[in-house]
Amino acid sequence: MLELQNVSLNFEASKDSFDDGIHHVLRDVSFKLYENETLGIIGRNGVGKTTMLRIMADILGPTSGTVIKYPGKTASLLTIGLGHKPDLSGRDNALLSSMLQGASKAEAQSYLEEIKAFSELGDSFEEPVKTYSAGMKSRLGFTTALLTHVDILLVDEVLSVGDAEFRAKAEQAMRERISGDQTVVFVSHTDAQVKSLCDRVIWIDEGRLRLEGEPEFVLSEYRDSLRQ
Ligand SMILES: Nc1ncnc2c1ncn2[C@@H]1O[C@H](COP(=O)(O)OP(=O)(O)OP(=O)(O)O)[C@@H](O)[C@H]1O
Repeated sequence: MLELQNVSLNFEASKDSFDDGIHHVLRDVSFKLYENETLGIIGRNGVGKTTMLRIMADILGPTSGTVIKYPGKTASLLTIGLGHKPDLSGRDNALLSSMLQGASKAEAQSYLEEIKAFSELGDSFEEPVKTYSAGMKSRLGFTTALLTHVDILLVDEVLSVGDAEFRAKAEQAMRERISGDQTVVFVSHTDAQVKSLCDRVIWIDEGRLRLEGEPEFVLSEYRDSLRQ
């Protein structure tokens, strides 16, 4: 469905830091994402996992290498509060996000009542997002992405936020999507989630793909490396 071929990504940094002011975040990363699978991405803080999701979602372009997405396939990054317009209401933000994820206006409108109900935002759904708490923003962002149909759902640590009750409901909804025919890429630091949700895992280490394979195996190699 999606393929990264020799993808590298650099950020500019201050002159006296990193490699003469160039921060090499991803280095020559190649892998394929297959239809219907749930691919986990693991690795230490700051190694480039979110950056990889942003490349897959077309938010960032690689410095070199190629991203191949099958024609007509949509990908959406499910993260916290990304791209909300603060002056617009929750309803209008949900409409806009759904359309940005590829829904037609009529389709997006048909999702709104379900988004309002699932997010449990009540009357606040009609209020500007700038008045929302962090948890309310995350409910709106999660629900909109979850209930809008996309071919590839890119999930960034989203299950670890929100209050306990909403988290349980979000995790259950994610499980239902994953066990259906949804293709998912999932970044997580929680081994239990990776083991129970993912079909395959890649381990990113200092911007490189260190290991790829069956979740138990990749996780145990990763944990061993952290103990050394
Ligand atoms: N817009 C940016 N400009 C400059 N540097 C950035 C930018 N975005 C990310 N980085 C840097 O790229 C590196 C990788 O960041 P990224 O968010 O992909 O890491 P991560 O593996 O997702 O980390 P975590 O597990 O902590 O979420 C970090 O060192 C970060 O500081």
